[in-house]
This record gives sequence, C-alpha cells and structure tokens, in this order.
Amino acid sequence: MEHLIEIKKIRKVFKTGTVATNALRDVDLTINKGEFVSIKGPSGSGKSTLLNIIGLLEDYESGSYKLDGVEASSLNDDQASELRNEKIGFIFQNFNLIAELSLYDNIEVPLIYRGMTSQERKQRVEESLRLVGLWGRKEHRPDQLSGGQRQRVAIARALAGKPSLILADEPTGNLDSEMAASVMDLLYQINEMGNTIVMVTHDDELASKTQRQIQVTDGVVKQCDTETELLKEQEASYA
Ligand SMILES: Nc1ncnc2c1ncn2[C@@H]1O[C@H](COP(=O)(O)OP(=O)(O)OP(=O)(O)O)[C@@H](O)[C@H]1O
Repeated sequence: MEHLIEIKKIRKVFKTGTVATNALRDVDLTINKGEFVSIKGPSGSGKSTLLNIIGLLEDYESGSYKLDGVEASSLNDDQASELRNEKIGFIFQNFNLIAELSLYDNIEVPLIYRGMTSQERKQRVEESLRLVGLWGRKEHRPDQLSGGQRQRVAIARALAGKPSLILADEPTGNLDSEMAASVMDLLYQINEMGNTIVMVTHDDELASKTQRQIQVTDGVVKQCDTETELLKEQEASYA
C-alpha cells in the first residue's frame, strides 16, 4: 500500500494570551492512496485543526507530516501553496462558490491559476460538470441551484484539478437528509474512481459508511476501524 499521508507525533498548541490550548497531542495517522476516511469527534476536539494541517493550511509545533513523500515543515509559504494547488481539492460545508460567476467559470477559474491551456481547461470543466450531472446547467449561477446541486458543483471544482487528495469539511452539514445522501453517493462514486477522500463529519451514520473512521477526542486520535485493529494484531504477531 502506498502512503499518501504520513503523520507522526504531531502536536498543535494554540496560544491566546496566557491560555494555551492543546488542539492535537502526539497524533499518528497514516492514510493510503485510494482510501475514503472519515474524521469524527465532538465539537472542539481538533478535527478541523487536523484537516487544516493535512491541507497545508496550518503549521504545527512538532512532529512530522509527509504528503506524498514531501515533508510539510520543509516548505516555505509559496511552496506550500504550490503543493496545495497541485495535490489537494477542498470541499467546504458552505460550498465556497463565487456567487457572480456561472458554474462553468467557478470551475475554470482555479484551473487558470494552475496555468492550464484553454483547451485543457475546457475539457476538464466539461468532464467534471458531466460527472456531477450538471453540464446542462453550466451557464447558471450558484444561487439558481439547490444546496445539494451547489455542493455537486463544489465537488466538480475539486475534481477538475485532478488532485491526489480530496479534503471535505462537513460536506453535508448544510443539506437536508435527501440532498446529503445524494452528495455522499457522489463521494462514494469518485472514491471508487480511485480518489482518496478525507472527510470531517459530526454524523456517526455517515462516518460508519466510510472505509475507515478516525475518532478525535480532546486532541487525541484513535483509529476505530476493524481493518486497522486487524493490521495491528498482524504487526504485533510479526514483531
Ligand atoms: N485560532 C485558534 N486560536 C485559539 N484556539 C483555537 C484556534 N482554532 C482552534 N482552537 C481551539 O483548538 C481546539 C480544537 O479546535 P478545532 O476547530 O480543531 O475543533 P473541531 O473538532 O473541528 O470543532 P468543531 O466540530 O466545533 O468544528 C478547540 O479547543 C478550539 O477552541
């Protein structure tokens, strides 16, 4: 198995005045290419902090994080942005689409920043909008769509850059249960196509449907899937 994410003994402390919050305490976590992993846990437990570190949006006090073999702490800000643009697609609870732009332009703009030719951009935009079933609505603006459809556009935007990793922060948090189910179906589908997905969720039922669940409690990570327990037992028996 190829490791896409390798986190060892990561600590993150937020200091505000004299108050220090230990947001992550000696976190170890490995995620392989092609996995669909959920991160769950109570409010304030450290889920977003962990996702932000994985997304190269946040630094850390100590420990090591390798994304596709590259040590994150060795990168300066520009290098981190470059790696983030190249390797990571983000999906947010609030969709983060640009209200004034058509669906087509929403997906194309990040590709312009990546320096793609217009022909390549057109192909990527069409491919990804077709995949989420919204090519016919390409000239519409986000406010002309339902919440579920907006999230599908955000997923298309994340996919269009052909990232190695998709990070989703409560992707169904603003959707009713029917729309949430259709967005989850789409995430399963793109995972089956080979995409690695890491999703933060409060919802135990959604989490239970992913291949692996990471439980975060008070900054401590516990992997609570049967697969990992089996691996640990195997490793122990080989040691
Ligand atoms: N910028 C910051 N400054 C100070 N403390 C912070 C900051 N960001 C997060 N924290 C603290 O770090 C801890 C972990 O926060 P984090 O946002 O990662 O939790 P979470 O599990 O994502 O919560 P939620 O589910 O409510 O979004 C919390 O105690 C939080 O108050």
